[in-house]
Amino acid sequence: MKKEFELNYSLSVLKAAIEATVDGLLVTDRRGKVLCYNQLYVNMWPIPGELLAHARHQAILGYCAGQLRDPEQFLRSIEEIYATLAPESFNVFEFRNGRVFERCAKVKTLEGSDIVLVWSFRDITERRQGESYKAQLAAIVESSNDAIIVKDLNGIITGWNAAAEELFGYRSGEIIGSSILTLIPPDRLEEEDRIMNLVKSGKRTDHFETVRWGKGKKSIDVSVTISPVKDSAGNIIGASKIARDITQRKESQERIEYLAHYDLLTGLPNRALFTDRMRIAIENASRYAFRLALLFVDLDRFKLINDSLGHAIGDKLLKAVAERMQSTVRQADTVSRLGGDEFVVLLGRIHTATEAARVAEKLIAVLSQPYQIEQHELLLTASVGISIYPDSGKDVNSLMRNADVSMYSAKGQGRNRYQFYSEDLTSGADERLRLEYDLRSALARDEIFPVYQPQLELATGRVVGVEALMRWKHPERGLVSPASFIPVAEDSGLILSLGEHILRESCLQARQWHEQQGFEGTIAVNVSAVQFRQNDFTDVVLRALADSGLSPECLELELTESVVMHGVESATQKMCFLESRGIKLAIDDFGTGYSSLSYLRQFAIDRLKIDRSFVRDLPQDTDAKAIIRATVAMGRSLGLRVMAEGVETEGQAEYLRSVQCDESQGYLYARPMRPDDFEAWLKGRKPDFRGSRYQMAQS
Ligand SMILES: Nc1nc2c(ncn2[C@@H]2O[C@@H]3COP(=O)(O)O[C@H]4[C@@H](O)[C@H](n5cnc6c(=O)[nH]c(N)nc65)O[C@@H]4COP(=O)(O)O[C@H]3[C@H]2O)c(=O)[nH]1
Repeated sequence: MKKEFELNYSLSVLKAAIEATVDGLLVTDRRGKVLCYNQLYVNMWPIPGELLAHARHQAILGYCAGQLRDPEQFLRSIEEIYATLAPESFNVFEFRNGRVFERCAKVKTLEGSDIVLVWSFRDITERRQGESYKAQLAAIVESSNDAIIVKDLNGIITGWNAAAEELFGYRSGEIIGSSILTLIPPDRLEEEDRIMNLVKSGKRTDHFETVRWGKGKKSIDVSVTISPVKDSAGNIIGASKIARDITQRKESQERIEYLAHYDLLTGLPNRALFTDRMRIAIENASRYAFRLALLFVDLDRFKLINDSLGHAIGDKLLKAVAERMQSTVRQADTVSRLGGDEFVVLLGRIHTATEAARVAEKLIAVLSQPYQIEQHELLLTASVGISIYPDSGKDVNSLMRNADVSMYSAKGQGRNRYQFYSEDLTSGADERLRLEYDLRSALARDEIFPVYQPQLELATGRVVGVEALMRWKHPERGLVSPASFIPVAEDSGLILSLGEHILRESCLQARQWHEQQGFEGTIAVNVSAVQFRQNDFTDVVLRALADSGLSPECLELELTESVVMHGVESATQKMCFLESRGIKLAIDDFGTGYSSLSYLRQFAIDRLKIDRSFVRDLPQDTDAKAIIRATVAMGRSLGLRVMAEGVETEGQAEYLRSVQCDESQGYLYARPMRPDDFEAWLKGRKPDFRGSRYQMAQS
């Protein structure tokens, strides 16, 4: 009885154990008789009760195979097991509905020699899916263009894809197991800590840009996203980093930044950056109550060099100027090139205006030292306008404007000097702007025309020529003096069209006088430096001659000494060319410019015009007399004709005759006249005019 009880007890334990396993279990004998099974096995397939009642494995198998993708293979494998009774065998099969079972068959020998087959079935659908997902994921990670790095919470690298190898230069075998610090430059450690704290709290970062070290500590600009890595229980066990190389983008970004803020030629801050710095400097100066100085520096006659020697030389000269300026001021001061030959300097923290004056003097001195550019030794001067914060302006615009106005005033006073801003200058500048504005339309409105002043031979009174002088008849201001509008026209470039207009008009007029009035003299036309240095200047002259039909010998171009002296090679070429065409050249305002006289021998000059400032003081002033005597003597020995300008009195004419000056021009004979008046003057003139003064219509 006790034995029976023990047996029943053991069977119950066994049954409980079979029911408690996670697999579906079926036990058969070697011929397929079902010995036992658990409920899980029944549920897994699921097997109807009537089939189980047959108690034969073969009957059940047919039903089961019908649910599978490959029933044949299933049945074959089972048959083989019954045939071979292999101690252990595995198989995996797939249901038509996508589920996957793993099957294990074990052949067990019972006490005695009887054997049983234990079939266990496990649903591995989820595990399979997980495995395939992982495999896909691994393939994606591996083929990603972005570097993907995985690290654990101690900062040890545990994952490293092909793109990471490419970007950082480490093979995965050499870097996995190393600390992430290998990749982080010391100045980025704090950033890394801050970000890792975020990630540890479960947050994913947005893209951030940073620098990492590649192999050999090569800096790489990267954009990074960091996400926490969690285990299946949701605990954070590390972090994954996706890094993208942005070196190229950074470089182009930096280049764009540079271009937006720096002058490409000189490397100096450009207007935008300078204005920014100035704004900040003004804020500081207003907070801490100190002064600033803004120096507007313009290179005198730089354009002349640029046009005559070419832009390549001009560029080198500007670079040299930039270097000199930068090395003259303190590091904290800002030098900027606004464009062309205009520079500005911001002096931060000055106490008195004298400090700014001292810097201006230094700059002027430094810039006027000779420059050796290739084979050329070049000379430049600079004009500097100074505005002081807060005295001459409280904001960027007014300080800039006022320094600019002051610079123009310095230029007007003879260049190579500095000028502080004062309010009078602004009204002058406003006036200048208005003048320029009106001048732009003056030509189209026919307000610009030449007037003519005769030139006479002193000994005989013969009219040898006539000088064309530009006039502007302004609708409101009346007749505007060329002295006030020619500098404006030169600065704005308008002189080119105005000058050409006067040249053409004068040539046409002279031709007409030759034909209709029997006038045989030359027509003298003033040429501004800006006109003369134009590459096509000689073409303009030849065109005017060709269009008017005037013979070249009848045209005289009046150039000032400075035009000739600054002209260097191209001026010589132009002058020789003009001379070769028979055109005459005169030096205007002689005696007021350069003291070097050697150029007189060098250039093809026909006439010297003694400036009227010397004539004015005749016949009393002994210095003026000495200069005129010397000029006449020099002209004679060089074979040049000498003409005195601004002769107003008979006494002056008398003296000039006594020193054998060749020709003269001035109010004594006639003021500049409109063509009709000049014609009347010519007709009405007495053959011997000496001692008489002709009353002519004023221009
Ligand atoms: N006090 C006094 N002055 C006399 C006398 N005789 C002539 N003048 C003035 O002296 C100036 C002589 O011209 P400039 O030295 O070439 O000096 C000229 C010349 O440099 C420039 N200019 C005039 N016309 C032109 C032009 O068509 N083109 C260019 N580029 N410059 C011109 O403007 C300057 C001034 O011209 P204007 O006002 O016409 O002044 C003229 C003339 O009117 C006199 O007896 N007494």
